[in-house]
Amino acid sequence: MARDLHSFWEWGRKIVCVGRNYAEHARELGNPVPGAEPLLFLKPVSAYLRPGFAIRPPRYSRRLQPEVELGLVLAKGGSCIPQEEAMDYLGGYALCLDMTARDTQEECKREGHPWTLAKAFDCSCPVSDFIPKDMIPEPHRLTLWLKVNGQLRQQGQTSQMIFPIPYLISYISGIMKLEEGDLVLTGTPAGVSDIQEHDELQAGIDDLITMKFKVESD
Ligand SMILES: CC(=O)CC(=O)C(=O)O
Ligand SMILES: [Mg+2]
Repeated sequence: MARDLHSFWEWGRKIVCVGRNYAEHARELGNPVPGAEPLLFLKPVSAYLRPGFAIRPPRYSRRLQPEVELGLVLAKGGSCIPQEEAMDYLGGYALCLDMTARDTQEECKREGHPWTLAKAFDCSCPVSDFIPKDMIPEPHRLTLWLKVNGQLRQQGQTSQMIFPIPYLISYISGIMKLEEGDLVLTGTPAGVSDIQEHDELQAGIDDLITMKFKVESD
Protein backbone atom coordinates (compact mmCIF):
# COMPACT_ATOMS: atom_id res chain seq x y z
CA MET A 1 0.00 0.00 0.00
CA ALA A 2 1.29 3.51 -0.84
CA ARG A 3 2.48 5.45 2.22
CA ASP A 4 1.88 9.10 3.02
CA LEU A 5 4.70 11.10 1.44
CA HIS A 6 3.74 14.15 3.54
CA SER A 7 5.71 12.57 6.39
CA PHE A 8 8.39 10.83 4.31
CA TRP A 9 11.17 11.81 6.77
CA GLU A 10 9.46 9.71 9.50
CA TRP A 11 9.52 6.46 7.58
CA GLY A 12 11.73 7.25 4.56
CA ARG A 13 14.62 5.07 3.68
CA LYS A 14 17.85 6.42 2.29
CA ILE A 15 19.11 9.89 1.44
CA VAL A 16 21.21 9.92 -1.73
CA CYS A 17 23.16 13.12 -2.34
CA VAL A 18 24.60 14.40 -5.59
CA GLY A 19 27.75 16.51 -5.30
CA ARG A 20 29.16 19.12 -7.68
CA ASN A 21 26.04 19.29 -9.82
CA TYR A 22 26.47 23.06 -10.31
CA ALA A 23 29.72 24.03 -12.07
CA GLU A 24 30.08 27.37 -10.27
CA HIS A 25 29.90 25.67 -6.86
CA ALA A 26 32.47 23.03 -7.84
CA ARG A 27 34.79 25.85 -8.93
CA GLU A 28 34.32 27.99 -5.80
CA LEU A 29 35.70 25.09 -3.70
CA GLY A 30 38.49 24.38 -6.18
CA ASN A 31 36.95 21.01 -7.10
CA PRO A 32 36.86 19.54 -10.59
CA VAL A 33 33.53 19.78 -12.43
CA PRO A 34 32.23 16.20 -12.86
CA GLY A 35 32.81 14.67 -16.28
CA ALA A 36 30.64 11.84 -17.54
CA GLU A 37 29.10 10.77 -14.21
CA PRO A 38 27.64 12.45 -11.10
CA LEU A 39 29.38 12.28 -7.73
CA LEU A 40 27.25 10.46 -5.11
CA PHE A 41 27.32 10.08 -1.33
CA LEU A 42 24.77 9.02 1.31
CA LYS A 43 23.24 10.34 4.51
CA PRO A 44 21.43 8.13 7.06
CA VAL A 45 17.75 8.84 7.90
CA SER A 46 18.95 9.96 11.36
CA ALA A 47 20.25 13.08 9.54
CA TYR A 48 16.71 14.45 9.11
CA LEU A 49 15.88 17.63 11.02
CA ARG A 50 12.54 19.38 10.91
CA PRO A 51 11.80 23.11 11.42
CA GLY A 52 11.42 23.86 15.12
CA PHE A 53 14.56 21.92 16.00
CA ALA A 54 18.01 23.52 16.14
CA ILE A 55 20.98 22.65 13.96
CA ARG A 56 23.74 21.43 16.29
CA PRO A 57 27.24 21.47 14.78
CA PRO A 58 29.25 18.25 15.22
CA ARG A 59 31.78 18.62 18.07
CA TYR A 60 34.78 17.95 15.79
CA SER A 61 34.09 20.78 13.29
CA ARG A 62 34.77 24.52 13.39
CA ARG A 63 33.49 25.25 9.87
CA LEU A 64 29.89 24.25 9.38
CA GLN A 65 28.32 25.26 6.04
CA PRO A 66 24.73 24.85 4.82
CA GLU A 67 24.12 23.94 1.16
CA VAL A 68 20.62 24.75 -0.11
CA GLU A 69 19.35 22.00 -2.41
CA LEU A 70 16.26 20.74 -4.19
CA GLY A 71 15.23 17.32 -2.83
CA LEU A 72 13.39 14.69 -4.89
CA VAL A 73 11.00 12.40 -2.99
CA LEU A 74 10.42 9.00 -4.58
CA ALA A 75 6.83 7.74 -4.75
CA LYS A 76 7.74 4.27 -5.95
CA GLY A 77 10.84 2.19 -6.19
CA GLY A 78 12.75 0.75 -9.08
CA SER A 79 16.08 -0.35 -10.46
CA CYS A 80 17.60 0.76 -13.77
CA ILE A 81 14.77 3.26 -14.35
CA PRO A 82 14.88 4.61 -17.93
CA GLN A 83 15.28 8.41 -18.13
CA GLU A 84 12.03 8.67 -20.10
CA GLU A 85 10.07 7.09 -17.21
CA ALA A 86 11.98 8.70 -14.33
CA MET A 87 9.47 11.49 -13.58
CA ASP A 88 6.74 8.85 -13.03
CA TYR A 89 8.69 7.58 -10.01
CA LEU A 90 8.74 10.99 -8.39
CA GLY A 91 6.10 11.84 -5.77
CA GLY A 92 7.23 15.39 -5.11
CA TYR A 93 9.94 17.61 -3.75
CA ALA A 94 11.39 19.04 -0.55
CA LEU A 95 13.66 21.96 0.19
CA CYS A 96 16.77 20.65 1.92
CA LEU A 97 20.02 21.77 3.47
CA ASP A 98 23.02 19.53 2.96
CA MET A 99 24.85 20.52 6.16
CA THR A 100 28.56 20.08 5.64
CA ALA A 101 31.46 20.15 8.10
CA ARG A 102 33.74 21.78 5.53
CA ASP A 103 36.97 21.50 7.53
CA THR A 104 36.32 17.78 8.09
CA GLN A 105 35.49 17.31 4.42
CA GLU A 106 38.78 18.97 3.40
CA GLU A 107 40.64 16.61 5.74
CA CYS A 108 38.75 13.57 4.37
CA LYS A 109 39.67 14.63 0.84
CA ARG A 110 43.35 15.06 1.80
CA GLU A 111 43.47 11.66 3.51
CA GLY A 112 41.43 9.87 0.82
CA HIS A 113 38.72 9.03 3.38
CA PRO A 114 34.96 8.86 2.74
CA TRP A 115 32.90 11.96 3.59
CA THR A 116 30.79 10.30 6.30
CA LEU A 117 31.96 12.51 9.18
CA ALA A 118 31.59 15.65 7.04
CA LYS A 119 28.13 14.94 5.67
CA ALA A 120 26.24 12.26 7.62
CA PHE A 121 26.12 13.51 11.23
CA ASP A 122 22.86 14.04 13.16
CA CYS A 123 21.03 17.20 11.97
CA SER A 124 22.88 17.16 8.64
CA CYS A 125 19.68 17.13 6.57
CA PRO A 126 17.21 19.87 7.58
CA VAL A 127 14.12 19.33 5.43
CA SER A 128 10.95 21.31 4.60
CA ASP A 129 7.40 20.11 4.32
CA PHE A 130 6.70 17.79 1.40
CA ILE A 131 5.82 19.58 -1.86
CA PRO A 132 3.55 17.45 -4.12
CA LYS A 133 4.79 17.03 -7.68
CA ASP A 134 1.94 18.97 -9.28
CA MET A 135 2.94 22.11 -7.33
CA ILE A 136 6.20 22.25 -9.31
CA PRO A 137 5.38 21.61 -12.98
CA GLU A 138 8.81 22.85 -14.13
CA PRO A 139 11.45 21.69 -11.62
CA HIS A 140 14.32 22.92 -13.81
CA ARG A 141 13.02 26.50 -13.63
CA LEU A 142 13.29 27.18 -9.90
CA THR A 143 15.37 29.60 -7.86
CA LEU A 144 16.90 28.20 -4.67
CA TRP A 145 18.00 30.71 -2.07
CA LEU A 146 19.52 30.83 1.39
CA LYS A 147 19.74 33.77 3.80
CA VAL A 148 21.78 33.87 7.00
CA ASN A 149 20.55 36.42 9.54
CA GLY A 150 18.53 38.04 6.73
CA GLN A 151 21.52 38.35 4.38
CA LEU A 152 21.42 36.53 1.03
CA ARG A 153 24.25 33.98 0.81
CA GLN A 154 23.16 31.55 -1.91
CA GLN A 155 20.92 32.02 -4.93
CA GLY A 156 20.90 29.71 -7.93
CA GLN A 157 18.68 28.35 -10.66
CA THR A 158 17.91 24.66 -11.01
CA SER A 159 18.35 25.18 -14.78
CA GLN A 160 22.10 25.27 -13.99
CA MET A 161 22.20 21.62 -12.86
CA ILE A 162 24.82 19.71 -14.84
CA PHE A 163 22.84 16.45 -14.59
CA PRO A 164 19.06 17.04 -14.79
CA ILE A 165 16.49 15.22 -12.65
CA PRO A 166 15.53 12.35 -15.02
CA TYR A 167 19.20 11.60 -15.60
CA LEU A 168 19.91 11.54 -11.84
CA ILE A 169 17.02 9.18 -11.05
CA SER A 170 18.02 6.88 -13.87
CA TYR A 171 21.73 6.96 -12.99
CA ILE A 172 21.24 6.38 -9.24
CA SER A 173 18.72 3.57 -9.77
CA GLY A 174 21.29 1.80 -11.94
CA ILE A 175 23.62 1.66 -8.94
CA MET A 176 21.25 1.14 -6.01
CA LYS A 177 17.56 0.32 -6.02
CA LEU A 178 15.50 3.43 -5.33
CA GLU A 179 12.60 2.91 -2.92
CA GLU A 180 9.39 4.68 -1.99
CA GLY A 181 10.26 7.45 0.48
CA ASP A 182 13.88 7.83 -0.61
CA LEU A 183 15.16 11.39 -0.90
CA VAL A 184 17.65 12.56 -3.53
CA LEU A 185 19.52 15.81 -2.89
CA THR A 186 20.40 17.30 -6.26
CA GLY A 187 23.44 19.43 -5.37
CA THR A 188 23.96 23.01 -4.36
CA PRO A 189 24.52 26.22 -6.33
CA ALA A 190 27.41 28.61 -5.60
CA GLY A 191 27.74 30.82 -2.52
CA VAL A 192 28.40 28.41 0.35
CA SER A 193 29.77 30.03 3.51
CA ASP A 194 30.41 29.37 7.20
CA ILE A 195 27.72 29.75 9.85
CA GLN A 196 28.09 30.39 13.57
CA GLU A 197 26.24 29.59 16.77
CA HIS A 198 22.99 31.64 17.11
CA ASP A 199 22.75 32.29 13.36
CA GLU A 200 19.29 32.04 11.83
CA LEU A 201 19.06 30.30 8.46
CA GLN A 202 16.16 30.90 6.12
CA ALA A 203 15.95 28.97 2.85
CA GLY A 204 13.39 28.95 0.07
CA ILE A 205 12.34 27.86 -3.38
CA ASP A 206 11.19 31.06 -5.13
CA ASP A 207 8.23 32.22 -3.01
CA LEU A 208 6.73 28.72 -3.06
CA ILE A 209 8.13 27.48 0.23
CA THR A 210 10.43 28.71 2.96
CA MET A 211 11.89 27.21 6.14
CA LYS A 212 13.90 28.55 9.10
CA PHE A 213 16.46 26.96 11.41
CA LYS A 214 18.55 28.29 14.31
CA VAL A 215 22.11 27.13 14.97
CA GLU A 216 22.74 26.17 18.60
CA SER A 217 25.55 24.38 20.42
CA ASP A 218 25.01 22.10 23.42
C1 LIG B 1 31.75 19.60 -2.27
C2 LIG B 1 30.43 19.17 -1.79
O1 LIG B 1 30.20 19.24 -0.59
C3 LIG B 1 29.52 18.58 -2.77
C4 LIG B 1 28.09 18.81 -2.52
O2 LIG B 1 27.51 18.33 -1.55
C5 LIG B 1 27.30 19.62 -3.47
O3 LIG B 1 26.13 19.84 -3.21
O4 LIG B 1 27.86 20.04 -4.49
MG1 LIG C 1 25.52 19.17 -1.29
